[in-house]
Amino acid sequence: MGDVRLVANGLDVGHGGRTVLRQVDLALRAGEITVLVGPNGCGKSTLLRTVAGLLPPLAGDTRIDGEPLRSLARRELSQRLAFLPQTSQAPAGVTVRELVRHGRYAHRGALARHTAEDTEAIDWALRVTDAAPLVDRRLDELSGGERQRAWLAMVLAQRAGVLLLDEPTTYLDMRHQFDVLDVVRRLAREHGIACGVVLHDLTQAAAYADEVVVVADGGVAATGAPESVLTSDVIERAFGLRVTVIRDPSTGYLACFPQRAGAPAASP
Ligand SMILES: Nc1ncnc2c1ncn2[C@@H]1O[C@H](COP(=O)(O)OP(=O)(O)OP(=O)(O)O)[C@@H](O)[C@H]1O
Repeated sequence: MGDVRLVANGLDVGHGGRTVLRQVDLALRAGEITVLVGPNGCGKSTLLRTVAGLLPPLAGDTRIDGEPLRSLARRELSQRLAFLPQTSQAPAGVTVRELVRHGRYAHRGALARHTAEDTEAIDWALRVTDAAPLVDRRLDELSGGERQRAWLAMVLAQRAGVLLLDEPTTYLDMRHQFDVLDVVRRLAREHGIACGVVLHDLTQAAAYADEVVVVADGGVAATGAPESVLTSDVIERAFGLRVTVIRDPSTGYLACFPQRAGAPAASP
């Protein structure tokens, strides 16, 4: 197991005093991918935004590399933690190059001259996200999937040790969904980044997660390796849907199929 980079203890999260999740414990480790799953509206984004320092916790605390999140200035936090929200807004007319350069502001400030290190980080982020051909395009004239890759390149250019991604596969076609998840896996395995990712697809969660956190009913319903957490009982309790979980014989990964009239039967 990698070193714990981000840890949350006894965290209560919510909005305007309304508690959404209680007593959440979460640990993101260097070199590992933690996938958060759970039904719509259960609080996954609220939790991610809280551990990213964008929402104040209602109770409990989060530490990054042992330091309380609340003690870190915004710029210091950005050097350690990069967060890609579910939806992001950029100023009208901004190009992909300008957007990705923005990821370096955490290190240099908006007015400082770019260094060779900045250029290297930007080129790398564009390359791994397959966004290099888009650099001169305006963000507002890209397809949803192209735009998503540009945003991902921006947060990667931050070169932070903790990466939080809220549904990064939204808008992407199947190939680009897996490309993004492969990038996340490489970031974890080759660069030691601690990744926390919200996904809706349980089969993708099973394939990419070192640890799965099931969020449901106002708290964490289960945490652990995909095989121990993604069981039909846990999934039925969390999502209210009976599924058959099988192991794909060709890949060895778990796959979930709904048991519902009209749903195709899972072949063992
Ligand atoms: N800005 C906000 N102000 C008040 N309540 C909010 C706000 N954002 C979310 N909520 C509420 O908090 C709860 C959790 O929402 P959240 O977006 O964290 O869920 P989620 O698990 O990420 O959902 P989804 O899978 O649909 O994206 C919901 O009841 C939602 O209506």
